[in-house]
Amino acid sequence: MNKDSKIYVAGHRGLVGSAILRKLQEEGYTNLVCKTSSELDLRDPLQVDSFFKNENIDYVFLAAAKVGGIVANNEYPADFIRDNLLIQTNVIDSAYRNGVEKLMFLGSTCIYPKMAPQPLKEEYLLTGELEPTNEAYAIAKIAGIKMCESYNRQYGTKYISVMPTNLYGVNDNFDLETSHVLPALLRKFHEAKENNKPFVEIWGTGTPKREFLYSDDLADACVFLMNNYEGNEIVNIGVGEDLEIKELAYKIKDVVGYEGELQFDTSKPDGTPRKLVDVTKLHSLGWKASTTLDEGLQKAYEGFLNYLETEKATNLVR
Ligand SMILES: NC(=O)C1=CN([C@@H]2O[C@H](COP(=O)(O)OP(=O)(O)OC[C@H]3O[C@@H](n4cnc5c(N)ncnc54)[C@H](OP(=O)(O)O)[C@@H]3O)[C@@H](O)[C@H]2O)C=CC1
Ligand SMILES: C[C@H]1O[C@H](OP(=O)(O)OP(=O)(O)OC[C@H]2O[C@@H](n3cnc4c(=O)[nH]c(N)nc43)[C@H](O)[C@@H]2O)[C@@H](O)[C@@H](O)C1=O
Repeated sequence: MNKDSKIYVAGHRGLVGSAILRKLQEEGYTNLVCKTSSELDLRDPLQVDSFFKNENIDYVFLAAAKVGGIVANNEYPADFIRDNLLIQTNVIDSAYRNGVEKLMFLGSTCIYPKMAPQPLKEEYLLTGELEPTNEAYAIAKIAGIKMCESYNRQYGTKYISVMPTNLYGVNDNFDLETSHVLPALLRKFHEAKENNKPFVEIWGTGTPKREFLYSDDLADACVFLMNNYEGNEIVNIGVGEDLEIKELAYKIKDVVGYEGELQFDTSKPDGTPRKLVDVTKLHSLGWKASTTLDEGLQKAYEGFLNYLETEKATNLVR
């Protein structure tokens, strides 16, 4: 990318898109295009096509998607498969038909089989059955990967697909019904402390293992790969270390300064037992994460406190 290339960050108000936007601005990219979902509904092919026709975009970071935690995915599979297939199909196809030079598709590690060997190597894609709680979302993501690969083969495009591990950071979704575990626990422990609640409810058994990458590190990796990677194969983005949900909960309890107990609600799903990514390929391309989980948790908690202030000031609920 040149500093004046026209770059469209799809999903720029979300966790990932906002981090990519900050990174691009920090690095001096000046020609950035952003649209909210109410200005441009990416599920609508006509709106998407006229946007690409009018804008002459050079590069696309496709970070707009229907995203949610384990329970939201499990309860609304139709919304997850429909919205994601529509958004990515419209954007990828319009990008091709309107001469976009390069596009990055954001997938997720839920594309790997539930019981795949650990750590998850890129080559494990399509080698076994998916985790049922997010199968619909994962199938849409796999379709996105295959669409990029197919356009590259047939039309000679340069579309790359990256598979981030579980993410967290500023601008996360803190809605307890739809969020991922880390922002949910920041909110639950904070509210329990404020209200002197004797315990905090943790979904599932607490034994599944997850890996967490700070969103600014992810954005740094995305900009790096956009500039330095051209292969047709997917690339994992992660830190290469994981921990049990129970251990994560104790860390967050400490960060927040909550003194009560943990209670496990085993009526809620555990999901995949483990999702540790193999980052050998990413490291060999020359990129490594730099924020430790302890540092990231402090920053994410500050981000949550700022979010609460904004929520209070504007009465805005994400
Ligand atoms: N969060 C995570 O842990 C992980 C995320 N990812 C991937 O990263 C990408 C971004 O996720 P994340 O930032 O967490 O998600 P968020 O929910 O934080 O943000 C999603 C963004 O997508 C936009 N969007 C949703 N629907 C539409 C639509 N119909 N038209 C236009 N824009 C739309 C929203 O725009 P607006 O705000 O304007 O409504 C929003 O800003 C996704 O592809 C996700 O699969 C991958 C691995 C883990
Ligand atoms: C990124 C990834 O995110 C999703 O997969 P997931 O990793 O299973 O998502 P999660 O963050 O919601 O949960 C992780 C673990 O944590 C436990 N857990 C405890 N207490 C809370 C809690 O309060 N909220 C949530 N959400 N989970 C909790 C929860 O029971 C589970 O064992 C995919 O659907 C898909 O979207 C995807 O790609």
